[in-house]
Amino acid sequence: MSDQDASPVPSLRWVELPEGPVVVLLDQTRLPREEVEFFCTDVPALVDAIRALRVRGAPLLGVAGGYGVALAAARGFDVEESARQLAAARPTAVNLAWGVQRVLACHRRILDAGGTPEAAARAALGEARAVHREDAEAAERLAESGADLLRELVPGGGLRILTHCNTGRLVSGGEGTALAVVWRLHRAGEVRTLWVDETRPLFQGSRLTAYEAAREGVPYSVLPDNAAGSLFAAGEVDAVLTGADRIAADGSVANKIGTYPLAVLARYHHVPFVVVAPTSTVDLATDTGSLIEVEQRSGHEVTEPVPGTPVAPLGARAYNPAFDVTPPELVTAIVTEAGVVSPVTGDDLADLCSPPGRTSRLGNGMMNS
Ligand SMILES: CSC[C@H]1O[C@H](OP(=O)(O)O)[C@H](O)[C@@H]1O
Repeated sequence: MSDQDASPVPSLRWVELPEGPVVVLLDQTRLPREEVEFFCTDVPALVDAIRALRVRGAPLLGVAGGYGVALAAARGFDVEESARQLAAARPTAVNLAWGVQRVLACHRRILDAGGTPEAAARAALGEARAVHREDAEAAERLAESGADLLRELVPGGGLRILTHCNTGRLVSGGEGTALAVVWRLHRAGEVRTLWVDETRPLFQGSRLTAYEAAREGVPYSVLPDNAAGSLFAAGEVDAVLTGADRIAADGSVANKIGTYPLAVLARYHHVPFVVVAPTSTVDLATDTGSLIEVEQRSGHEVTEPVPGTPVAPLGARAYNPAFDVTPPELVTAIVTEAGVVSPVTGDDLADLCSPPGRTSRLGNGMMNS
């Protein structure tokens, strides 16, 4: 890692170069060893980067998808076909298709109204920037609501929080989702330890969350995923905080593989299991968790997680779903920028899609949106 005191490299930015605009990504596959940016001058490069997890994490995928459409428009590529390819690059995180569709709809509106391709491209870029900005704003509200919720669920400070995968600045236009809550609590002196699941097979916990925690000065320890049970048994976990890739209408939560066992452990040990995600991750069109498409990835990620260093015999087959689905009855609360709901008590996520200003239905109405 380079200088930890320097400002973090933005996870994604739009840059106007003399030869045309580019989408610039902080290449997450190179972290934590080096902070290297990856330049996408066309949509196929961005699609490949999304598939390879150079850019990843549900909210940032929405932002990337939006800028991808803007890139296609600005560079004169086939916008409709580019949008189709971008939306299909990864299937589980609903934000990707959401961001693509939002910017595509804006582009179509201008053309349908008789606007020039140049005007449509400008509008698409404006909409992509709005997606980016709104994600940063949502992250602020997630941090605030999530921190308040944790204080209510686990009073007394000195929190020992277990998290899985990576949900910080790297996945957000702002400070993140679940980790944004941790950063907020840490600045208030309320975090004793952040337990960081290494998150196999690609180590997004030990590579990325630990990298971010070090930057933030949060006391953290990395643990093998299969050590979580003994940590709970030792009474060392006060709360589990994770992000989400898609939340079905019934409150089922698709998140990085290994999340569901944590929710089971949390229930057994009477520890709150809290999911933090923007409303762009809520998919009311998917009724239940069983309908969520779970991305299956190459077995090589399991048998050779570090290229060149096999950890299984040559030719070994592998089971490698990228996500699992936690049923609503195990989810203590879902924190969004629009409010907090408690699936475990049967709260209705559709309430979050009503106009702003509502009061959440968690507990005794203790969380206001
Ligand atoms: C706040 S979303 C982060 C989310 O992204 C992960 O998936 P992936 O790394 O495969 O894009 C994971 O499920 C995290 O919770």
